[in-house]
Amino acid sequence: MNEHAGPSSATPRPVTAEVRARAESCFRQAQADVAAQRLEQAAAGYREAAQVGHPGAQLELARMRLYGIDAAADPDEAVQWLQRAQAAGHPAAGYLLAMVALGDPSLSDAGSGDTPAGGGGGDPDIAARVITQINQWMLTAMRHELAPALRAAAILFGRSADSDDQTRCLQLLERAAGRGDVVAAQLLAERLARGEGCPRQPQAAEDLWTQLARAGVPRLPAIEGVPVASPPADDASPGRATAAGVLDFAEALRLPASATLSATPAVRQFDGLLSADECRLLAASAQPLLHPSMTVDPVTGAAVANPLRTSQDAGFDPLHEDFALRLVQLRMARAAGLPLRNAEQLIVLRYAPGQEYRPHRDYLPPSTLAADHPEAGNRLRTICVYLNPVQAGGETEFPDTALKVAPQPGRAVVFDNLDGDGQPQPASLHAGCPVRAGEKWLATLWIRQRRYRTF
Ligand SMILES: O=C(O)CCC(=O)C(=O)O
Ligand SMILES: [Fe+2]
Repeated sequence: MNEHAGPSSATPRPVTAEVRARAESCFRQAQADVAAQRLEQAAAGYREAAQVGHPGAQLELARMRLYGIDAAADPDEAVQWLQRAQAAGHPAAGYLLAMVALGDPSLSDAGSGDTPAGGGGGDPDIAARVITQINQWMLTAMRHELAPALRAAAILFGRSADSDDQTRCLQLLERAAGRGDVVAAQLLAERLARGEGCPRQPQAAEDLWTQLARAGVPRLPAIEGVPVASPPADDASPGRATAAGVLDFAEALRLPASATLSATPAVRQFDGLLSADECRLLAASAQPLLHPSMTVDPVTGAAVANPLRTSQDAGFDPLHEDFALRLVQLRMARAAGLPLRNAEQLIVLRYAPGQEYRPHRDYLPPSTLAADHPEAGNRLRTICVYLNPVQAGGETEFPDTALKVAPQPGRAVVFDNLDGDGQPQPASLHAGCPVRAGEKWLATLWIRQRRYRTF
């Protein structure tokens, strides 16, 4: 917990012009302090301005408290500041509240008294009231042309088979790209090149790629052949059929049917868990963060190169997350039947030809566990989603059951690393087979037994 007081609920004193001017100058000084990495000073400046009702300062202070930039994170305090900034009309505050509520509604008023999203293995239903609130926050953010909100909505409309929703997806990607959103521009170029939701426009796609290349943005892997998500036939959830044109985030949390591939180890497969846009979103967001994979030395705790795992990888710390990424992760956590707050940070792996992840188990040895949130328990379950079609090789193999899962974009494989008593399950041994041709992109969530994330 933070030793500073959060926003006071007492009736605020009237703000004079002098107080307002002082708040503005504190806010500007705090911005300069952030730029100069004087983070504690910045937080103090934002706090002073926030306390007299400066919405920009309230938002910045909330972000610092959310991500623990100046001191340990305190999401409860962050949410209180976001609520004040939102009441004062800051368009980004609702967006951030929506993002927090999506992973853990218990942190915001929207979720008080409700089952948290993804809560427990048994009842992972996010309350309708939370969804309604999230929808309202996001619609407000979109009306203010907030690019991450536009992009998230575009990806959501893109999941619908309705042709008007497909058009909405493209229009929203264009709007986000027009606001300088690089990932939206990448997604748009891929759709234009393939004529997804629009006639094929190879020249427009090429122009966009040229502009992106000038800005140092590399091309995405070719991601295609993902079926448009359709609900399982036996889905009897009320309100299932969302009308075209209605932005319904609940819709984005529905799971396709799954198939059990093995009982011991428990392995399940979902086809079409992620859409092509979502696979591209993960690859595009990971691309600038990729570095050679390391493994943790169980003796020294140091990150070391290891022939066990020769891929590149990118981890998304909370600062790198946005609404669309969290929505994807929430669906992944639901497919695994566990709350998102139990998940370690999302990892995206990229294997070049010849690269592999040799046979291993995902549960952590006691020494590694002791150094990384031991209170969260061990890695109960893993979910991996293939993001692109691999030309040859790259299957996920479970040698103990002679099972091989072939990569296919949007396909997820979920498996247990611990047995029913929470003990390491040696039969969970698995490997990422060497890629023989093309590349393999994969997103992984390692999900612990108990809460791992602060929000
Ligand atoms: O690349 C694969 O198929 C397996 C990846 C994996 O084992 C992991 O991410 O833990
Ligand atoms: Fe693994």
